[in-house]
Amino acid sequence: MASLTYELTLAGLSVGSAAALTGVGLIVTYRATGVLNFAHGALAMVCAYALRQCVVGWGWPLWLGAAVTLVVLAPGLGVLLERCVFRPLAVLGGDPARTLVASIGVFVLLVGGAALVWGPGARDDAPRLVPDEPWVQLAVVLVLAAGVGTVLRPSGGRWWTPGRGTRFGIELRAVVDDRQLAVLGGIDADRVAAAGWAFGSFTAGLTGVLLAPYVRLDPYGLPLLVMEVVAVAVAARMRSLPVAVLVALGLGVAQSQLTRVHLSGRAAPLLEAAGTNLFVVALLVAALVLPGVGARDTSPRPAAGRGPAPRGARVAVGALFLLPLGFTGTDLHLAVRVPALGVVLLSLVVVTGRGGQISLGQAAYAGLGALFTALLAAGRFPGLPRVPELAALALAVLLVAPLGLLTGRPAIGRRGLALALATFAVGVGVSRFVFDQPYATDGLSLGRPAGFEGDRAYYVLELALLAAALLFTRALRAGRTGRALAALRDHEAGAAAAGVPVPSLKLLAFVCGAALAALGGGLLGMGLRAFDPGAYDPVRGLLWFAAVVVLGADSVLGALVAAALLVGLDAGTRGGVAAALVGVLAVCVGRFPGGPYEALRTAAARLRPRRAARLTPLGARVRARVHARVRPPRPPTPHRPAVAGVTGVTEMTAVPDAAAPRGAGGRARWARQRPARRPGRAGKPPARRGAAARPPRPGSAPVSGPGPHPVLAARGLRVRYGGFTALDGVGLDVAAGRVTAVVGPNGAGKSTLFHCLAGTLRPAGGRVLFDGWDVTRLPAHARTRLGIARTFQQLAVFPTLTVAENVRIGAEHGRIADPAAVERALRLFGLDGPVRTLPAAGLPTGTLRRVELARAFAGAPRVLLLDEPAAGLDTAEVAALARVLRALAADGTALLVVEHDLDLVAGLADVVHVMAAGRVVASGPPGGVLDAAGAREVRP
Ligand SMILES: Nc1ncnc2c1ncn2[C@@H]1O[C@H](COP(=O)(O)OP(=O)(O)OP(=O)(O)O)[C@@H](O)[C@H]1O
Repeated sequence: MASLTYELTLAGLSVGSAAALTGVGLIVTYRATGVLNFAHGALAMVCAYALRQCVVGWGWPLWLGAAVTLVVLAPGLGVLLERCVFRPLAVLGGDPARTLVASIGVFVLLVGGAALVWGPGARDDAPRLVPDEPWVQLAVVLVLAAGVGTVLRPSGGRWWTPGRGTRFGIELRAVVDDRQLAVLGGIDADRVAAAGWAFGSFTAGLTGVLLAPYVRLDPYGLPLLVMEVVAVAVAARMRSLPVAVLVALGLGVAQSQLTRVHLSGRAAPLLEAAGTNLFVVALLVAALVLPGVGARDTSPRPAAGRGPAPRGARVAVGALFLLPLGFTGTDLHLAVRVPALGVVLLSLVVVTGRGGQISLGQAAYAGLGALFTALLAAGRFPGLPRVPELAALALAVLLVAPLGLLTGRPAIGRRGLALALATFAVGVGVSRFVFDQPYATDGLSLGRPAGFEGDRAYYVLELALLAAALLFTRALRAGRTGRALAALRDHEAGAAAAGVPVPSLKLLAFVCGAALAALGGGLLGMGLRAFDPGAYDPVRGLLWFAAVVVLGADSVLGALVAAALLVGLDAGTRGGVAAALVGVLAVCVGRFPGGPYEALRTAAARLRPRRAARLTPLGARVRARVHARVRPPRPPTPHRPAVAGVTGVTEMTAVPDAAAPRGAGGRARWARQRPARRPGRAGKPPARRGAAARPPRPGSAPVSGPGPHPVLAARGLRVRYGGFTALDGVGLDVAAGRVTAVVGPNGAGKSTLFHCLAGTLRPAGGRVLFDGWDVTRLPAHARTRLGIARTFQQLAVFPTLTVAENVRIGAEHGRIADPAAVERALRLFGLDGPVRTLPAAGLPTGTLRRVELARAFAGAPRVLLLDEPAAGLDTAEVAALARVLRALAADGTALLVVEHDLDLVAGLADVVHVMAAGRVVASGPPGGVLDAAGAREVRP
């Protein structure tokens, strides 16, 4: 027994060492470049194949093959990736979403390339580099971790003794924190990043050549095996090398020891599977339970195509899908996979393209759809009788849809890298604990529905279901829900501020995505007439995600083309071509973020002026006449009555609208009204579709006192960031019909206070009261629906939506859902000209500030919170802004303005609060307070 324990411990240390190496490599790359390298496992696989090729294929001595693989190839691949893929992205600003897609692209490219070069089959003759005992591997891991830890440490002693650290460690920290600033400071950021990539790749290569002899070497299995141990790096918070090494060794030994545990009872197979897949259990815990990694990912959304595809393309794709009806034999048999895969990829269009949520686990839902269909049709689904195939498919879709919460729930609190990891973990978990287990899939067969057994009939059925899926996707992309999803994708915080219920919308996207994936998976299974677990493994999930993103994540047509490409290329060429092609496109995706149609459109737009320049003078005159006939110039816009809710026009100031074409009536009128004060509006808030009539927290007591109480109030707010107190008992009132301003030097706590009031930050102490009701725990979107609207210091508009759609989102989700509010808001802010139909992307800052204000105004807020509204505006725009804000206040809206422009504050505010070091140090009318506090001191 003792000897068995010893043997198992040694085996566990071997596995743990390889896992520790992976952890060290992932952490080093992450710390050097800010990228969680999804391609780490694929690099390991390529190096393992390369060593085998040198030694087994070409007969080189082992030492020479190892030297070439580990000293030349592995670091060389790292440097190549840095130079060709990740450096251009870093120079463009290092958008985490693009970087993530690129690293998945590299994974897919290497996997496809390896399948192409060495064939998809598994090899069991990988050369053994070190003896079976784990001591050499362990020593290598410990020496590497210690060496790297010393080099990477930004300070040689404790963190508070700067200057004693290695120069490289300090440079590394600087590059990761802010690449551009580091470059300005004289640091060679490219060299630092290249060194990080070279070392990360070296560890990947070492992991691959050490692991390959113990597992089957194949292009799909080995990369996945390596990526399963990413939990080690996540548990170490992508920082601590000792923690990563200890966790890896501990898991390795525990997993090894658990192989001899045999249980009995119904849950025994699952528990035994968990014991032998401890790294996957750790991955699930690390990705779903521990706080998410990748805090720098602020706006991580995959690239989305904009606008519909050209009509010709739609017709061509329609014809492409009808073409197989004329096929026969194996061609038709192969073609039945295309519509099924098309439905699966449509699920990614819903989740990723429209909802902006990264989902690497769609293969799991597709597989569950196929598995449940098979179990139901075979009468093996627990508690349910046998049902016919078509009913089984429908039932499977209904059963899998709620399982979308497996990834939807984590998506509520996670974004970017953390969400990618969570969805990847779910995909791996379902694959390992369900698809790969005999208890779920043993002896399972899957037939086609009665009447659709033949390939042609089945293809027709698939086309009908694909059409239904297209209609469903279209319904989700249109109307109120479609706009809300687009807003969520474009700017999550902005969507919440506009009142969009972000958490439930995310759940909806994942549930609908799971249902569609299950439908497609079930169809795939019926098409193959079998449940094939390999058809739904997590590598497919990565491939499908990359394919949809590169062909325009929000493009239905892109998804259909991707399905045809993936099936067609794999059938017509050597295995791996489709993956390699998708990989190449994915690593380039950062260069054309809007998708292929956007790239084509941009190219066409570039060509257009040249064609115009070639017109003869006569041609130009003819064209001008035709244009004049088709589109006569609009007469100057007459003076319009005041907007409803803002009365008494007394002033009209025209500010040129930078986005509107000259002479086309596109002159902004956003500051023309100076309405008279409307009395008697400071009472109860009008109910928002019955919601506001209900207090947010029925149990909380209203704060009431003598005299008119403020609409919004802060009471003793306290916020701490770690050991630093950002707010220390701050209290203030925001009253109806008044402009309340908060000023103070940088770091005074103004933004923190603003976030507490808006609901994007929960204070550690104190309360936020709305109309006397405690709303401290209410999320941002719920506050907006009560009537607390906000704008952002950094613009938060939805770039893929038009100006009018941006404003409509505010009207649809605000305090009062009033369709007429859109036109009112557009008119008030001078956006009712041609600019209303333009996408917000690319409009000037001044126009976008108006869009944001109009969106907030369209929801009929009772309180408007404005975070540095004058930032980026010119003098005329600031003056116009001041007039509009005064008009809104005069109409009874309570305004809180956090602003650095003291001239604006002096001319606008009724009450000014001066903050310093997390406290309100002075309050009163602007003149007195600003003079007393010293305008120079509060000016940044
Ligand atoms: N997420 C955070 N983690 C740690 N410290 C933070 C965080 N956010 C803000 N701080 C710190 O809290 C303090 C108050 O920050 P805040 O942004 O509220 O100040 P501010 O008055 O709005 O400054 P500015 O005018 O520059 O925006 C600052 O010292 C800032 O460095």
